[in-house]
Amino acid sequence: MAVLPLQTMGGPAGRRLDRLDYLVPPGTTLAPGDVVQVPLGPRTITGVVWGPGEGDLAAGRLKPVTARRDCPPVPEALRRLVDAVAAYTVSPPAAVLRMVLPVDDALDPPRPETGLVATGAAPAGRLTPQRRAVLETLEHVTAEEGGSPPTVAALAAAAGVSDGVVRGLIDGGALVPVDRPVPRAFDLPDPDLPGPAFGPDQAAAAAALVAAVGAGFAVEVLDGVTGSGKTEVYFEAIAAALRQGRQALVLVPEIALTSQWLERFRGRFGAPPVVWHSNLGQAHRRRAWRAVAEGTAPVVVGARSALFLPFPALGVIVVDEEHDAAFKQEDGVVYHARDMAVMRGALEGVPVVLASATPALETLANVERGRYRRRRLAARHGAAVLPAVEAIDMRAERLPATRFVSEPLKDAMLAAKERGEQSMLFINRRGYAPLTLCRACGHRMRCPSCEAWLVEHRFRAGGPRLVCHHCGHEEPEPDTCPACGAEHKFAPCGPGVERLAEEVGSLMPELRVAVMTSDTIASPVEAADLIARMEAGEIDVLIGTQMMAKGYHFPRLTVVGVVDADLGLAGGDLRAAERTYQLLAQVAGRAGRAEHPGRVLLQTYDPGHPVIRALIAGDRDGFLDAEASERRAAGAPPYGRWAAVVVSAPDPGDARSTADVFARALRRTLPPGARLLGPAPAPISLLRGRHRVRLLVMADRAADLPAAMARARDLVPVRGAVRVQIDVDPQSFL
Ligand SMILES: Nc1ncnc2c1ncn2[C@@H]1O[C@H](COP(=O)(O)OP(=O)(O)OP(=O)(O)O)[C@@H](O)[C@H]1O
Ligand SMILES: [Zn+2]
Repeated sequence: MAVLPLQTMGGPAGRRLDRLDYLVPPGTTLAPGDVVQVPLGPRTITGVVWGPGEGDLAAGRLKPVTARRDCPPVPEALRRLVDAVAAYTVSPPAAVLRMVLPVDDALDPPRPETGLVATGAAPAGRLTPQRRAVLETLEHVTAEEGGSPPTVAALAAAAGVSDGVVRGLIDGGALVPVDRPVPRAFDLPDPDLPGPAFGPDQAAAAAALVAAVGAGFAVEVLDGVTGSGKTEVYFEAIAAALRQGRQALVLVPEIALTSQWLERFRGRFGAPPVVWHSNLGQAHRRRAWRAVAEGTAPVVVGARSALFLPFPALGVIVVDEEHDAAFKQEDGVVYHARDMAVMRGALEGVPVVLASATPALETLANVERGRYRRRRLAARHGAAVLPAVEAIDMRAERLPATRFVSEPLKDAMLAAKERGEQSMLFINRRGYAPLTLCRACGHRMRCPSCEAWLVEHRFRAGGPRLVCHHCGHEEPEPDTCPACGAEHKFAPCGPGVERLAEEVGSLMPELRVAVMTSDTIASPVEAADLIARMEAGEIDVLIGTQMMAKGYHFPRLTVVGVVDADLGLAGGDLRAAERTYQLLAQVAGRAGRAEHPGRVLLQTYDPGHPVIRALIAGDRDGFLDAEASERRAAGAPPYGRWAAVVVSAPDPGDARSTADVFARALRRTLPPGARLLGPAPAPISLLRGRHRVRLLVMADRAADLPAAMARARDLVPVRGAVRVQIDVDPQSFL
């Protein structure tokens, strides 16, 4: 039998061996999809039976499979997806298979676990703050687990300490392990609970989606304005799948932030879905993976990695906010979860629903080509109307360089407060200021391992820090300039969320402010807490980055201020205009979603820009038509096909020379008519201590770029610390 192991092997002449042949031990039967342990060199590793032997090795030299793991087989459609994704992204199939089998523990049946209870005795040794935190958390965690004593790992995670601290308390006699019942099954969502009463558009779209479930592969684009009730509509497709005894998968861009979504799901189906993303505890992931494989997890909502879960009976895939760039995985296997979801839908023979108020140009081009069907929701649900969008011409506002909120925006926020309503200020910049400059000599603080400036974060617990937004490097802010020695001369330039919060606090002290960014929200629990305070009206102004832009529904939020509407438009990125339009339309879409009408104020220095004009006129389709014809004329995606190569190495010369060799190889393998740009230093030419060189291939839409890339890669020896990353359909050009 041929087995695809989780690790790739170097074969003869530097060739990569993906699958290896093994003997089936006598008395055993193995079928494709079975998860097995196989010997590989001195080790035993996990793999999946892929099919009949391929005859790479003489029969006499074959080794037998060591063991079969006791878990459901990887379904055929998913095995084909592994091969298809590997081919499309030019990645080793083993790397894709690792995303299918990410939790080794889940490949064996659950073992009875031990949980911890308190003995009541004081621990031997000192009661450190960490130990005290564990003991104080125990009762709470036990209650959260339905009275079941928590495991070491769960308790340690909840108390924010290492497992060792908990073990120390066991050794010290304060905690004692007891048997814990095998985790119970996930609750079953009930499709037959009453759904909401639909208006005519919603009803028509829901009927179309319901009809599609069970009728084979199709892509349904659910294109509805913000607040039109797309979620409720695709819930009906999920209900249809459940009624057919099938599973449903919902992919969302930012899983940590879906407390409202989960509530609505529970409201519709009476039970929560199974949540899947990479930051969940190991115990949850093990249980969830196994339940999906055994078919006892009917609905999964997850981040892009959920796409590779082993559903045996998938009925529908939904990609919510399908335009979102977060669906693109940029390292390891570089793939776009929306596109690969469509691939999986085709292989499974099930419909894929792509939902968005601002669908990607790629998606709309597929609608135009007749490959995807579109269902439109033109109006907001119920009596709600779309907000009025206005520009504030910042050239006329003449604000001092240290102020960022204009008078009209301030007045609108105060008026909202008067009416008992809320506002939101959006700026897509974390930290205090994007730039910190020495006023004596102009020196800027840069990251030691990236080609990037450091960003001041002023309100950190331990005092102000300078942070690199690329690699996470942090250092305290110096008192003296390292270049000229001047003391206390560093000055912030421009606004970040923290600085805005400070300004709002001093301009409008009567407003209660909260900040929502990835720095202030460390966990889903904190996000849910902030959302709950917003819903309860305990916050007047929510200030944040794109993290707060999508999906939220706050009935009392009526004013949205975009502090710097021009921010995303600079730079020549292929999608700069499209992205900015999408982001600002999503932010704007948070205003006036219930009975009170909303107002959106865009602060801009370029009110005539097509993106700003389209937002004001609410003319999405006009904007997209213009954008599409530009792209068509330039042969750019979605009308052409692009692929990028990033070569990186600690030594700039190594990166450059491998990139040169790769470019020569590509000239041999690319289809006629394809253009090759580069090698050239990447815009971020140094990242995490690695020098980066880029190549970009531009070809016809029909060109098979993955195949050309794969052939080129096979021609290029990659030595030492050099890394070559191939990116088909690149989203990022940095
Ligand atoms: N038919 C309905 N009856 C009652 N409430 C509804 C109905 N449809 C939608 N809603 C409610 O209207 C609000 C907006 O719906 P929803 O969030 O699904 O819109 P959306 O189209 O996903 O918006 P966005 O793109 O901005 O996220 C939600 O609170 C939802 O529960
Ligand atoms: Zn850095």
